[in-house]
Amino acid sequence: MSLDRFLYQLQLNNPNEPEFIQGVRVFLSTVEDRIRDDFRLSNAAVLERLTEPDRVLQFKVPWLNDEGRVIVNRGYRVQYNNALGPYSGGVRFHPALTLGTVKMLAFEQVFKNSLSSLPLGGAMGGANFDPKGKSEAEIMRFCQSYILQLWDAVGADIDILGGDIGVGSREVGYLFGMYKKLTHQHSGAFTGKSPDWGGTGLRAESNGYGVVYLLKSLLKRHNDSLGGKTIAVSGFGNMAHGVIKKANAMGAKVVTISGPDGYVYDPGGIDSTKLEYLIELRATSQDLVRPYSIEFPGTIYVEGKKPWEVECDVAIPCAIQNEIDVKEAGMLQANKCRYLIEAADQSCTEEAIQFLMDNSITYVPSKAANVGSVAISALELAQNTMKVAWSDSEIENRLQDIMERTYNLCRQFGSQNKEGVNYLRGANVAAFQRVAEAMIDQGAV
Ligand SMILES: NC(=O)c1ccc[n+]([C@@H]2O[C@H](COP(=O)([O-])OP(=O)(O)OC[C@H]3O[C@@H](n4cnc5c(N)ncnc54)[C@H](O)[C@@H]3O)[C@@H](O)[C@H]2O)c1
Repeated sequence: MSLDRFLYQLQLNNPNEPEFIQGVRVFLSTVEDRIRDDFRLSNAAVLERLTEPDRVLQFKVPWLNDEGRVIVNRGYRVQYNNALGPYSGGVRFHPALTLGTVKMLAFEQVFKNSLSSLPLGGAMGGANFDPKGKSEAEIMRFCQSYILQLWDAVGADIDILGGDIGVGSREVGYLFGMYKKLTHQHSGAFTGKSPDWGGTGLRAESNGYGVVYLLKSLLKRHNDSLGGKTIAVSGFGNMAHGVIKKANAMGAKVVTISGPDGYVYDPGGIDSTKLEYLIELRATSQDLVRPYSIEFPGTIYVEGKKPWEVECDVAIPCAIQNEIDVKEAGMLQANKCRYLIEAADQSCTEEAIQFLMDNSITYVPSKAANVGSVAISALELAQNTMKVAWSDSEIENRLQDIMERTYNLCRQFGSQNKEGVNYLRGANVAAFQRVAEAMIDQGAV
């Protein structure tokens, strides 16, 4: 069957899931030539099995608000593929979350985990719950209700849950607390925990560190470095925080952050004092970036826009899927951007990716850039199993090694003779091969 026909059929089988179809289409277009004439793959129906999750859980999440009213949200967990190891992936609380987005994120997670060379399968979960403006007690009751519906389907050897948008160490604590009460086990079923009871010292910012380490490896191959680079970042959450902190440490200057309300341009750069303020801003749970520009005179707040219209050498989207379309990719090009590293999953639309590649802007997909978050989760799990605690520097050294290895894999599989390196193709082919071989080895299951 041709790829177009396969995708047409996939769309019919999964109506109203455009993000999922987009993720599969981008992925398959880069591995198509590997698959086309491979009898082993077609005989084992690898493609058909890879585009159908192992299991989709959808459930109601009723919880009591502070006024005593019951509110009902919709929860999900998509256990996508466990050929390489137990399912593993984040939990997202966001009002616009749909099953199609969760499936896309779980599909991406399978290959991200594969690319890390670690023994982990892929999953993703979450709920259409909006943490914005909720009290501490409401957040706790919501987390407890979410895990009450899911606890018997997850576990350290089954499915490991971590953070994502709207889910940081506070939420992981509440989810884990109820899980522990129900199972009587203090096990590594969750990552992103507080370092005081099983988490790593680097906590959430390490995801962003991994992104910057990969950028460092990339620049080194271009005989370049982060020193003196101007970086545009979106979001102001955990991922953005880690990216800004590590980019600053390596001599770069980050000049933007953003939220759903707009973006802030800070020509002087977001230094360590301002970075501390970002933590305060997040703690307000208002999800607004504007107060930053009031706190720091000389910065500019631009309402309702994204930060891709400022001059920069590197763009690192750290917020949400599809935040860069072809028009915004064009603005980045006009503003001299040379590298785009996706920290948020599926940050770019298909057209934007093509535009970047056609215009010699080096594009690195989130699948590769985000391997750091997988690595940190795996290191946390290893610590929990071995009942040890590694120092921050030990963890960071391991993270650096993993990112360098990931970069080399993408380069190896993405090299195209005179045309340079296609990192999208490199990441997808390297990740696909490992998953496909494991699936064939394990038979028709
Ligand atoms: N935390 C992790 O473990 C992890 C791991 C891998 C990938 N990621 C990815 O990184 C990205 C950011 O995650 P995070 O952990 O920083 O989450 P977070 O909740 O800490 O921050 C999310 C950020 O996105 C912004 N945002 C949300 N909706 C938006 C919208 N509609 N428009 C503009 N901005 C919006 C918020 O303002 C916030 O700054 C996500 O795409 C996530 O999938 C996170």
